[in-house]
Amino acid sequence: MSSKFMEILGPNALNGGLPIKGNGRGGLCIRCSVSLSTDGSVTGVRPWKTSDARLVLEDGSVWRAKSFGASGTQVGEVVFNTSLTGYQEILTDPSYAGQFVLMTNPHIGNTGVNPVDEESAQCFLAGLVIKSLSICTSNWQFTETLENFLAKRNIMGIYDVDTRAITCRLRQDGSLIGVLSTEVLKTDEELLEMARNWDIVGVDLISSVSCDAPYNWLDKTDAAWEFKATGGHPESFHVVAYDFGVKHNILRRLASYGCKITVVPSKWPASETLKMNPDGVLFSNGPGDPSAVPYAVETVKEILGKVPVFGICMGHQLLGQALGGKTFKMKFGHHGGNHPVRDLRNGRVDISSQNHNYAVDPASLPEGVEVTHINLNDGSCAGLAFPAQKMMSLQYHPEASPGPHDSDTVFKEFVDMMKQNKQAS
Ligand SMILES: NC(=O)CC[C@H](N)C(=O)O
Repeated sequence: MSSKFMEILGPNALNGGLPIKGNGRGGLCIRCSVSLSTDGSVTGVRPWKTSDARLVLEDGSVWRAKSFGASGTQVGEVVFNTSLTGYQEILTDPSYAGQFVLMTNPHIGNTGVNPVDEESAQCFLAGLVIKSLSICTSNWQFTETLENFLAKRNIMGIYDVDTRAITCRLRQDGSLIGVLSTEVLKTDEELLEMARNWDIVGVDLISSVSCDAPYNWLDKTDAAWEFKATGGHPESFHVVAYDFGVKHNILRRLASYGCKITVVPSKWPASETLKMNPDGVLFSNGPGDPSAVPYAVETVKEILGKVPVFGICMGHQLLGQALGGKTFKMKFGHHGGNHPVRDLRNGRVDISSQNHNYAVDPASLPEGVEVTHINLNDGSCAGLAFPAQKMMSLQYHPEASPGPHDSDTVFKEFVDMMKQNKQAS
């Protein structure tokens, strides 16, 4: 970006003519490393980047792109996410372990990253695939550019690739394994072989994203962001939360609804959980194939029926299996912040946040288990209840982050279930 250009368009040219807002740090043109001080002066320039990365899919297609973040070679399953916002929450959602997330929204990076939108302390995904990496980062709470964030966390990203064409292919053929590489010495054939020799099915991914030891979770949703009066909580319920890759906002929402939470690792014995005498148990979201973690299904089986339980996403799938049902891999899954689901008990439709590739087959479930929610895009099972076993579960993300808050009331349903159970015992 020449200073002449800056003169013609003025100091805010890189920000679409808008003032560069916020924290007095000025702005950053992350693609060409032009940085703007608060008075708009240019402090550094480098040439526009040319393609230096390849994404090779298992179907043999090769997609040339420009890299950002980390460099190297990485294999993973490519999934597309239709959320318009919330890329930082998506990048830090442990359920994306082993996957490349392709954002269908073409413009990513404009708000940078900040310390408060993290859904976990690490990034576990294989990489990020986007169309356009925002030229400017400008947000009132940003502390870092997306590019620096990914580089520091050793996560590869690519931009200037035809994300629409890749999405069409995934919709047609289903999720595909891909290899992303910036290494020029690796041939397309080598990368293709790598993609074809790798699989995500049958792999236990939850044990590598879970915590190592139990801990207490105290944080509630920050008052400035509390969108729902969760009511006073004269009573407080103790919830043991199994961390299969838990998103922090699940824990924040439970804390906001007055729960005291003990987070435990994925392999924490059911007997130890029951010794804690909890009012309820949460089985969290988590990455990968629910059929690859029989030990977790056993844990769920041992707890089911003894205390009220709530499963979210992976937790829902494990409950489905613990009840004797089957899970299956969907063609390309659901990933986005705009999926309509219907609560079959009252007809209410919520717009929901979703991230899953597997689903429970309702036909495989025993009598007494009620399908409470369906995904209106494809009719798949989106929620279950089995009152006799004090169980409820959702295939999607009521905690949002990112996504709509429509389904937040289910946290209250869980609290009410714990309350009723306590009163009855
Ligand atoms: N968000 C999640 O818990 C994902 C569940 C599961 N790993 C799937 O892909 O279906």
